[in-house]
Amino acid sequence: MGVVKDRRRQRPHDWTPDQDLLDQQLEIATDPSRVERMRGELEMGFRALSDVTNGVAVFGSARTSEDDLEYALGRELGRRLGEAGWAVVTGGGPGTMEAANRGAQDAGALSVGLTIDLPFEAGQNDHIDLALNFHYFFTRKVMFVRYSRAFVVMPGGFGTLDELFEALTLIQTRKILSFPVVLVGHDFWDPLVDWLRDTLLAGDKISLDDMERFVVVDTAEEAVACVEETCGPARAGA
Ligand SMILES: C/C(=C\CNc1ncnc2c1ncn2[C@@H]1O[C@H](COP(=O)(O)O)[C@@H](O)[C@H]1O)CO
Repeated sequence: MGVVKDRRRQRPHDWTPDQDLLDQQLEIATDPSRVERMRGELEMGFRALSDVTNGVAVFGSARTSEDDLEYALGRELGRRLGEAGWAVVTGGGPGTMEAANRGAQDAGALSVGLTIDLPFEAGQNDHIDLALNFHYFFTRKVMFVRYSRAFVVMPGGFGTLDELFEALTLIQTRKILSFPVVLVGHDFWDPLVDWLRDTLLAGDKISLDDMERFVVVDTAEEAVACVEETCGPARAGA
């Protein structure tokens, strides 16, 4: 049976290249070239980041404005991590990512941004020393986990929650070990923690151990202390 390939009729006005990959109705002949692209991104990331041995990833909202208290906290966090010898790794975008990168540069520490191609103009922030751009979210996620020794998670939306729950799943399934996940901001995170306990734990969807796979703090100082409690002090040579 033939497959309809008339893309003029099948592509909606907001079509994106990745839509083809997910749409089984469309031809799959271009998939091998995608594999090459995926491989290329992984190789590029492994090469460029191989000497980042003491990264800490900071996640948080792309929408935080510069005059927000959360921006100041993100910047302080980046600075304190940098002063303690950690390289700061973010998604390289605006908001809390920018704040953390900026704080790292304030401290003279290595500031890494793993940016992502998006269907709309998102913008790399101006406070990055080492910038890598990815087409695929999943190749970029490999880099966050491979080249960070801890995740510090500030308030955010879907993107931030995705990054948080990916880490928790990898820890739960023992794909990664001894990996601190620090949530910053009781006001923001406590309702989620309550839901995890009252709904997921109570409904036997997670175990009590899973509730101990993250900690919640309020300050940048506490966040750095939590990272170092598990990881020890940063190794030299960020
Ligand atoms: C939405 C806007 C810009 C998007 N630009 C991004 N650049 C880089 N990384 C991003 C971007 N958006 C999301 N991310 C990743 O997800 C997290 C933030 O997502 P959230 O939904 O805002 O919580 C962040 O940690 C990034 O890794 C302009 O407003």
